[in-house]
Amino acid sequence: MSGRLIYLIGPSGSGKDSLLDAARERLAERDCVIVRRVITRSAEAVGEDAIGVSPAEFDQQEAAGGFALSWRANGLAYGIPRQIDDWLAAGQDVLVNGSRAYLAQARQRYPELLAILLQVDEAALRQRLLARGRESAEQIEARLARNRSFVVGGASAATVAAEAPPTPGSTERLIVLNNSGSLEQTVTQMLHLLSDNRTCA
Ligand SMILES: Nc1ncnc2c1ncn2[C@@H]1O[C@H](COP(=O)(O)OP(=O)(O)OP(=O)(O)O)[C@@H](O)[C@H]1O
Ligand SMILES: O=P(O)(O)OC[C@H]1O[C@H](OP(=O)(O)O)[C@H](O)[C@@H]1O
Repeated sequence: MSGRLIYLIGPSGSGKDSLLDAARERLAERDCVIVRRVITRSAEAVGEDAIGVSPAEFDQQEAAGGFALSWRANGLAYGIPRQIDDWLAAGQDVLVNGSRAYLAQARQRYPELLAILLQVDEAALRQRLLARGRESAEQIEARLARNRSFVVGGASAATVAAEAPPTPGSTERLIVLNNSGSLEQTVTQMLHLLSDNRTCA
């Protein structure tokens, strides 16, 4: 039996990395793998435990078929190693920190993927990005502008959030998870919704 891909998306600063970090051990207990991304971000940059590569190295790995999924955003390139296909084939569920802009392509390759949209209002996003201190003020404004103009499935992210059923276990194609409260609350909600969708259960 093959595993399922869980594709976590949301605006920059919504807390995707924090959520994955906080849930890491509990997900491992459920035999759910969190993917380490390949990113053209310097290794010293604050943030997730990614594999930092130069743009040339990234292009080389991409051309050699090293990535199951890859995309460009925020002036960076992101790759999900091809190895996830082995894990999925072995029946393991796999969780990736994805891109909203790349959702349709990801679905083409993994039609059964479970998409989770992490949602936080703009004021909180700005405050969290500033507090994180990884990007300059200008880069932060660019990320907020990207979020404002964002479209998921023909509607703005905010519209999708309003329309999608708030309850865990939704059969909608995009499940919205709010991270305006404490991180621990969000971890608990995510674990419930994964169980309800019979993934990482
Ligand atoms: N529930 C929360 N309450 C308060 N602060 C939070 C919460 N979740 C995350 N944060 C903080 O918000 C900041 C942004 O979180 P994080 O880096 O995880 O976001 P992200 O979605 O992974 O962003 P990016 O896509 O840019 O990598 C971090 O400094 C983190 O500590
Ligand atoms: O805006 P969208 O397309 O959803 O996402 C673009 C990319 O930006 C963020 O990465 P980071 O902030 O550089 O870690 C996301 O994780 C994603 O990979």
